[in-house]
Amino acid sequence: MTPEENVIWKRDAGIFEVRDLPGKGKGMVAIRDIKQGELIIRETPLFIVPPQISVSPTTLIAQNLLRLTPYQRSAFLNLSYVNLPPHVDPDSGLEKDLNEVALAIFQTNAVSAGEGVGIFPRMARLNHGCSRAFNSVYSWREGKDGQEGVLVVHALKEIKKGEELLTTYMNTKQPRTQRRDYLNHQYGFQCTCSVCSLPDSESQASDRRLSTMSNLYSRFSTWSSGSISGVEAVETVQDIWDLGNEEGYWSERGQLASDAAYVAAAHSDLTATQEWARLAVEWFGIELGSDSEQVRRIEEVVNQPRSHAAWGTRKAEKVGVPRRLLK
Ligand SMILES: C[S@@+](CC[C@H](N)C(=O)[O-])C[C@H]1O[C@@H](n2cnc3c(N)ncnc32)[C@H](O)[C@@H]1O
Repeated sequence: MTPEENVIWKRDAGIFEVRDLPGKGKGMVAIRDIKQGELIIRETPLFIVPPQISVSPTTLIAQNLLRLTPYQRSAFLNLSYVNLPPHVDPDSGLEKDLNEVALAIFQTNAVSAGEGVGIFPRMARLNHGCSRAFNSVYSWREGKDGQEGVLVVHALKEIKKGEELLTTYMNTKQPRTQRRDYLNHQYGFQCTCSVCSLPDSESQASDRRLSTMSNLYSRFSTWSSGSISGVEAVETVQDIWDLGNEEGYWSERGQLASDAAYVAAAHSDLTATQEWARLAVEWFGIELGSDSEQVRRIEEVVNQPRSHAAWGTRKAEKVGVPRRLLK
């Protein structure tokens, strides 16, 4: 372990532990209460695979492994995998089989990192939860001035000591059967998270909320072509927000509030632009970190709403502030 890896390991060791969890392989468990918005992991990639590659995926992963230190290589090879082709024997010791195992590890654990997909062996121990069950969110920060990019994981919700840290592997605003099919096919497990385990009637109610949220997102997107007014667009955002409260689905709220601020700015509604931007600062801060680029940019809108790139690009309209301010 390098000195930097040692420092990181010690920091994590105060927040969570990687444990064997029944039916899930390993997973991450909080060893103290974690506050909403707290940074849980900050991790540079072992390697990133770009979107376009010129050799086979197996060769590319094998080449990347050769560049790692022995500690990093064993961190990679310790990760779990699913969907190994049936003709491959992981214990044969043959290079061709080991390369196939390495590819399966990559496919089971890689997450998006800018334009590519990368391997982050500490965050790779995060298991999946749907809708209200996931409490941790990862995001990629591009490196600046020649610095390497970094993946950060923040607590979306307060996490109590002893609770499992869960992220989400997919867009979970889909019905239970579709979520289960995808997770089974892609990640080889039957999801039994707290949402997937709901009794049928409650599960159906949750599915209805999630698909309504999805439909509302589609409706909101029609504002850009002028199909709905600014007021209707912002009301749609508010409806998504309220359904999210009912469902316990809090992810993507920074972007949602920032999109409402965009609509408000386009219609020259100063107060609404500022208030939606304030809400975006709050939720980008929770999900992506108060030191994120997204927070920095939307803070500028709070301070100078008229400087928004969309300012005044549509006919003036009072679109409405977040409903929480009206109570
Ligand atoms: C990125 S890894 C997560 C860490 C993994 N559990 C381990 O032992 O290293 C993804 C794999 O974890 C398992 N997994 C993730 N979420 C799960 C869940 N909610 N229930 C059961 N297994 C899960 C599946 O085998 C999946 O292919």
